[in-house]
Formats: sequence, C-alpha cells, structure tokens
Amino acid sequence: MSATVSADNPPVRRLSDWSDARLDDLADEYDTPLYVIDLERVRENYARLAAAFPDADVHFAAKANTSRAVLETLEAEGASIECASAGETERAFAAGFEGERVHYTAVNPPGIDLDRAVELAADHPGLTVTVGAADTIDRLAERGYDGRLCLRVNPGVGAGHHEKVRTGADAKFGVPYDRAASLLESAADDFDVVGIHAHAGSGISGDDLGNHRELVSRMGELARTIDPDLEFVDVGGGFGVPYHPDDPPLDLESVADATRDALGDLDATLVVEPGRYLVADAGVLLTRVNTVKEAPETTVVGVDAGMTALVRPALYDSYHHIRSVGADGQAVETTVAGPICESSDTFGTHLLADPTRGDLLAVGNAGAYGYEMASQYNSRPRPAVVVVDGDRTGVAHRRETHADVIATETEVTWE
Ligand SMILES: Cc1ncc(COP(=O)(O)O)c(C=O)c1O
Ligand SMILES: N[C@@H](CCCC[NH3+])C(=O)O
Repeated sequence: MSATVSADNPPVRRLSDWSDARLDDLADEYDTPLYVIDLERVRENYARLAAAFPDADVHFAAKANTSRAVLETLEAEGASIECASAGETERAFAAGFEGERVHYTAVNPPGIDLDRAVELAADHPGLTVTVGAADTIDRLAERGYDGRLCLRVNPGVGAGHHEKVRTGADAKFGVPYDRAASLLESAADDFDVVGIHAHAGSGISGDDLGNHRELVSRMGELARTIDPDLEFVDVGGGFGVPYHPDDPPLDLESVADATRDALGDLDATLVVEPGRYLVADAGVLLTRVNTVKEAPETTVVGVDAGMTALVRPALYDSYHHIRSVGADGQAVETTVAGPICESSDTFGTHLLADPTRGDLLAVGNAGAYGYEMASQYNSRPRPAVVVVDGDRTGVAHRRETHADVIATETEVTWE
C-alpha cells in the first residue's frame, strides 16, 4: 500500500527513531557489519517527494541503492528510474520497470555499455538514453540506434555537500550550455529527441537553493529555444538530507516552489532525479565494537565495519551520526575506527555511552551510497544487507565470504 503524507511521515527519520530491540535482534541473527534498509521508510520518502512535485516525474537515481528489493518497492509506488550504467539499467528492468519509466544516463560510456543499451532499448521500448557528448551521439548512431535521446547539458552551475560531488560546473558532465541547442537540432535528424537534462550535484541544502534555481532557470530558457518541442526537462536530483542530529531537514516545499518558479512556462514535463532523499534515512549500518583503547587525546573504539563497508567519511569527510544501541552510562568522546589499514579508515569523533567491547553501534543515514560504494579492499568481504518491512525481514544481499573475494582470481597460465 502506498504511504501517504501525514503526521506519520515526518521529513526526517533520526537515528534515535530506530528500535534498539529490533536492531539488536537483527545483529544477533545476521551478524555484523550489516546494512538494514527499511522499505516502509523508502515508501514514505517517495510519497513526500512525489507530493511536493505533483506535476513532475520522479526518477529514482538507482546509484544510491540498487538492491532489488528497493527498486521493486519504488517501482510499485509508481516511481520511474535513472540508471548510470548498462548494469544499473539491467537491474531496473529485472525489478519490473517498464521501458518508458527508465532513463539511462551515459557518462563517457564504455562500448560494452552502449552495445547493451541498444539491445535493452530494442527489448524495452520507451527506454531513454541520455548523452553528454557529441561522441556518444555518434557512437549510438554507429550502433544503429535511432530511439529516444536526451541531451545532458553542462549548466555551468554546481551545488552539493562536497566539491567531489558538484557535477553541474564540471566539464566532465554534459555538453556546454551554449552548444546544446544546435547539437540537439542536428541530432533530431537521426534520433527521437525527447528531453534535456542537467544535474547540479549531490547533497543540496537550503544554502544551495540559489544555485538550484539558477540551474532550473537556465534549463527552462534552453527548453524554450529548442526546436523540436521537448517531452521533458530533467533538472537532476541532489536533494539533501540531514546527517547531523542538529541539521534541519530540507524544506522540500520551498525547493519545489523555487523549481516551478524558475522553470517558467513550459509544455514539457518536469523530471527530478532524487537518490539520497529516498533512501538515506531508510538505512543504518550495524557494526560491533571489538577494541576500546585509551589514547592520549581520545578513546579509540575499533569496530568491524570500515571504509570498505561505508566509504563516505573517508572519501568526502562526510559525517554519519553513530549511537550505541541499548547502551547507557557516561558519554565519552571517542574516535570510531575500522579494521582497514589506512588512516582515513575512521568514522570520525562521536560521543558514545560507556564504550565497551561487544557493544553494537548503529551508523545513521547509511541507506544511500553505503553498500553501493562498498569494496573488498584488504580482502575484506562486503557486509550483508537485510530489508525490513513492518515485522518482516529478508536478506537482500548475503554476506560475502573470503571465497567470494577471490572468486574471479585465476591461476596464471603463461603463454
Ligand atoms: C545524473 C545524476 N542524477 C541524480 C543523482 C542523484 O543525486 P542524489 O542522490 O544526491 O539525489 C546523481 C548523483 O549525484 C547524478 O549524478
Ligand atoms: N556518492 C556521493 C553522491 C553521488 C554522486 C554521484 N554523482 C555521496 O555519497 O555523497
């Protein structure tokens, strides 16, 4: 059943809102490190976002969380989907999305991705391929593709929580704004040109609203100058969520108002592509304390999850709130650190109640870009993922083993 927007659907789910007893049971049953994803919270987030953008098509950015259970849940709620590779596109179709609801955004796509995208488009009519370079258009034509095409534009304005995720002004992404109209017009001879796309970046907060507005306004202006008429204007995703307990939630109504206002009059449908907003607070990462060590300036709390399970703190200095599940006692300032042989393998400084070996810790907002960015560095198997839905629990990804880590290795036979 679809979630509705009500008092029971608050804009933020804080780490303290997760039940200690449930988290304890899950860790006991499935071991740690363990990702837990709450599908009902995914539905709530989708319902809130769709209600704020009633006239828009909402495409879930699958890169944030590609677990089949998550994709199926969003498909059932009526979401569309944005995929960053042929692999993600395959997973969208496996989860039941119809071709018309799938956009594949090709970024410097390897040939194997384009080959597969062309096959998928033949099997799933309605698939849209979004391209960000004239080369990609030529390469699609070489493969005989003449289907739905969207052009990614570099809007020259970026936003986001860290410079590494501000794509809007990064030359890697999209064609320069002032070349977009002519490229689209020539592409219309060979393809079904249906839309334009831009994405400012990821983790947009209230402070970034000006940049978001500017991007949307530029896209509206561009759409009005383009012949042929467009079916949609995709202004990307990036809607941020509060990571720190003191951070306020994004005022979605203001973002939606600013978006509509900046877009101006247009027959084309607005498309938004949120990833993080739909899944971040639907997930926690559970990890067990194995070491407590007094150091001169801090207490080091060693845990079984590290940067291989959740890389965001190491990669972007991102803050993820951490609490001790079920523990009480004196709060101590600690440095929570993982088992990886890198100084960057730390989840930062956290106040933890009486840290003790064996404690269970919950790491908040782990539903977006958590498991998706996990690696096997240091020959460390990736964690398991369980999904919960009301009282039900199921395994979405089994825990990897050491055999999985070496599964692709072959004994070298010299030729
Ligand atoms: C093209 C595109 N669309 C959508 C997103 C989703 O971003 P977010 O998860 O911040 O909403 C991204 C990631 O930054 C992206 O690159
Ligand atoms: N992986 C980034 C966001 C997505 C960037 C994709 N363009 C993060 O964890 O914040």
